[in-house]
Amino acid sequence: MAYEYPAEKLSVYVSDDGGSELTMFAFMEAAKFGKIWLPFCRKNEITDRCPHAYFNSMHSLTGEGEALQIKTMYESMKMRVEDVVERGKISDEYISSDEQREVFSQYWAEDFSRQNHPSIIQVLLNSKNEFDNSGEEAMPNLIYVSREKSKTIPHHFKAGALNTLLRVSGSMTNSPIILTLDCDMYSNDPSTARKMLCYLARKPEPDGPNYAYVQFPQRYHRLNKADIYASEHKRLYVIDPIGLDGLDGPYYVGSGCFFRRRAFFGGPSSYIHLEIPELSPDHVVDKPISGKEILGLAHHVAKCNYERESNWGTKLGFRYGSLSEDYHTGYWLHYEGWKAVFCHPSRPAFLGDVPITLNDVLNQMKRWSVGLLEVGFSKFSPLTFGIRNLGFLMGQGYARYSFWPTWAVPITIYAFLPSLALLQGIQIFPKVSESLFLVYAFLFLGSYGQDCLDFISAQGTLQRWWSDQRMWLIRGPSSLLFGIIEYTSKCVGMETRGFNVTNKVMDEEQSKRYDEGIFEFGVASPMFVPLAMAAILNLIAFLAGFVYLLKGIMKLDGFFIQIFISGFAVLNSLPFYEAMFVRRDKGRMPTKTTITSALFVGVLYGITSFVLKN
Ligand SMILES: O=c1ccn([C@@H]2O[C@H](COP(=O)(O)OP(=O)(O)O[C@H]3O[C@H](CO)[C@@H](O)[C@H](O)[C@H]3O)[C@@H](O)[C@H]2O)c(=O)[nH]1
Ligand SMILES: [Mn+2]
Repeated sequence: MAYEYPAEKLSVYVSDDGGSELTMFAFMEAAKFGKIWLPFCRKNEITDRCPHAYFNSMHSLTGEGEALQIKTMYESMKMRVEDVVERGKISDEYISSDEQREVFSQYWAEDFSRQNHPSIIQVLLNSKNEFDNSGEEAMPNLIYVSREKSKTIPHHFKAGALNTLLRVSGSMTNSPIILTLDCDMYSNDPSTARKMLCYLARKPEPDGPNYAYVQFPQRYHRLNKADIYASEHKRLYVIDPIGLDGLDGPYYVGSGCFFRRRAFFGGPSSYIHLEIPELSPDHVVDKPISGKEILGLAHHVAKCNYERESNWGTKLGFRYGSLSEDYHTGYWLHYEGWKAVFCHPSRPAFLGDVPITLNDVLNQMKRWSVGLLEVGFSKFSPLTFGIRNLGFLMGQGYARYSFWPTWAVPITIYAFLPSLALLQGIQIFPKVSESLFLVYAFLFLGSYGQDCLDFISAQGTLQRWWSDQRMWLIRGPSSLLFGIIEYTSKCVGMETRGFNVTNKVMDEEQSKRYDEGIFEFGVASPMFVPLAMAAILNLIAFLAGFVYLLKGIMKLDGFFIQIFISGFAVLNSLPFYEAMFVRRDKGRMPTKTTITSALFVGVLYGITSFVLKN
């Protein structure tokens, strides 16, 4: 809302798939506070326009008196919202008018549930008749939307929510440019909208490129120093998009992306006509947004059976069929002939939160894996259909990610096979004295060297690079492997969980440990088992290898690579040993998981011995 942009041309739509009156209450409060905050930002040319960020940073508050006064208002608003959330209901004292009371009782009736409720569309600020406290500038439109839900009709998770927003915003304001922003991100630079216009305001072909979207990288605040879970995703969000920018443009990564509305309705030269002409991208809305007619249409298009037997999700809007709806949608837009562009200003345009426990991180990555495989193994696989239609390089660019989960196979093999063989005294790699050894050494040093160089030259630190390569190894036998399993069970018709929303609740103790750079296990996640197994097995193999060498049972010449791999695994598993054997805090590895893993290692060893003997 606080963008440096004509306010009467801005409309903010909040999509609440949780359908919570607490969320609506919070936005009502935000709307009130906005009337004070927006003119304050404008007058003082503030760049940190997220009040939370502004008041938390060390700014010497400009215009002291006023800033302090606003800070107090902000704090009291925050307190009201937190209090309401804590109690789980809006107490009477916080309701400021009968009108407000009516809104709540109108929508949240007795039989209201998250999975089953009518659509809610509430104009919280109307640009036409609401001004900020200075009385000079209009406020942007602020509209709360919670689409209709029914237990029997599939809602397509985030993609479904976005398509509802596309239609609702289309029927109410229909602006030609749309920003999608996740609920865990905020705008960090008021000039972003104008930067984006440098691209989207250009004339389309033949005068300029047909840009469907401008993608800003996802960047995060509050990462710990070493970024232990490699949540920065430097390769995905920064390094690769720069490369793709030299071709047809970056992937869409779900948040911080400005779209041309027109791009959701067919390719640049193949416009798809809509069932309701009012929704078409060139329609100009000239009726009041709080009027019966407009609201009626908005409610109509937010219905859960509205999309039945329509092109929504296949040819129109955000695409269904993949849990990575972002990647999937970008892929289709590129296929239709649209281009995209990457914009990476040094001041982050948006900042987001990262998951702070290993389980959350691995679950998020597992969902991505399932989503990517859904595209990779579809009829429209980037490897075949993609390369044919997008060209060799763009097709490869997309294939690289859709098949990314298959890294699970080599990584898992490397996690177990060399150490199991070592324990059995079986040599599986060339000797150091053989010339083939040089190939192995070259490949290892070469790929690790290049990876490190890429990372550092994208303003990374050595410490974060180490975390990044460690997470790459950790993901293999956990997220990616479980992702493959979940995808396979989905293919054979087994029920899966769908879009498991990333945890947004911050536990104080967990936050503290995260800030100190300590891994958070805590829960008995099945994904920890293969990881703990690999950690235990490699430690045993590494120690056994040394003993064998000292006793002369083995020669270093033949077993160097295997001992090296075990040692490398041990080095990468240090946080696991600590969590299993040393730590006593709540974030340690649950004893149950440690014991299970140790037992499995025993079984694995037993099986290999048995197979080899026979
Ligand atoms: O049924 C749903 C599920 C999710 N969301 C929204 O989707 C967004 C992303 O969800 P989150 O749980 O934060 O997922 P992340 O794993 O953090 O999201 C990453 O991965 C997603 C694809 O899996 C992308 O869409 C996101 O932009 C990207 O940040 C949030 O704003 C949610 O409110 C819905 O509206 N409805
Ligand atoms: Mn998120």
